[in-house]
Amino acid sequence: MITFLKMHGLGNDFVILDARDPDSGIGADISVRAASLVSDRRRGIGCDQLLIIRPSDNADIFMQILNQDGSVAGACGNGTRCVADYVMRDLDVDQLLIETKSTMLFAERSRIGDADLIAVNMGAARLDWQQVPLAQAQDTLHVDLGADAPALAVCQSMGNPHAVMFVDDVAAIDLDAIGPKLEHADIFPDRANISIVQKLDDAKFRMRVWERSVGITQACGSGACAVGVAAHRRGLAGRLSEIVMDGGSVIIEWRDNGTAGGEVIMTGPVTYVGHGVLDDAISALFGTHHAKA
Ligand SMILES: N[C@H](CCC[C@H](N)C(=O)O)C(=O)O
Repeated sequence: MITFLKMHGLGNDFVILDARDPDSGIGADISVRAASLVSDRRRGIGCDQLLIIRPSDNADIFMQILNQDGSVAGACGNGTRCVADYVMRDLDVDQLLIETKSTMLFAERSRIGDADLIAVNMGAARLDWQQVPLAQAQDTLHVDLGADAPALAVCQSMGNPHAVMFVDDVAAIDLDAIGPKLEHADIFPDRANISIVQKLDDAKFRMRVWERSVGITQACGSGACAVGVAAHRRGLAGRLSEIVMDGGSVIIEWRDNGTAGGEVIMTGPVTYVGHGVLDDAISALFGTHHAKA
């Protein structure tokens, strides 16, 4: 029987499976079928992403990120905060090194006012067209996504691809309509997460997001990182911004550490919802399941 934990970061929600114990019943490879079933909001537990915690030789843990459709993602900011809080409590530590398929992340406890938060160093912003990736060489600061785009996009990767468009009024944009078209634009060989952003003041932005493989989510941590980076790249903000999403705000700091991509620190809350046990039939989809004796 596989146990699961349900958490969210500003309404971006996750099913978390802990595969650190060799007897967890969770195999090395997670099938699209297993991930999409657990993520299904009617036939499964329901989540935007499925996060698997595994042992790592290079960090405290390895975190595997699977979107609702079973596709693998290279970054998940809100999910990283949730997994970090869970594992730090488990290990009784206040800092954690997390390896993902694209990056090494550093998480630690933080506070703003009386709010207990998690700060994650999400690593460098990758600014070059091949890093996003884009299909051909071009300036990633002004990318034309075609007639469906409300503005030229700022494209960068946080370990996953992000396109950010600055508009006068996010409420006036039909993200449900343009999101899937832009996610699948030919310029994105790996598709992309799509954010529309309205500047509220010199250090505050309102963002809405169409997530790759998921659709509109209430928040996207790596997307908020991309927005903080894009705002500074376009000269719209300094290096510290509050990003206000449908589900709430995170603080993004794009630190200059002497490298082109710097390092992006995302600080925000986590919420525990509950935990439970997957039915045997679903558990069996996760590989090395020990049949009942
Ligand atoms: N849909 C994203 C992964 C999850 C990102 C989001 N949940 C976050 O908090 O960063 C992608 O395919 O790149």
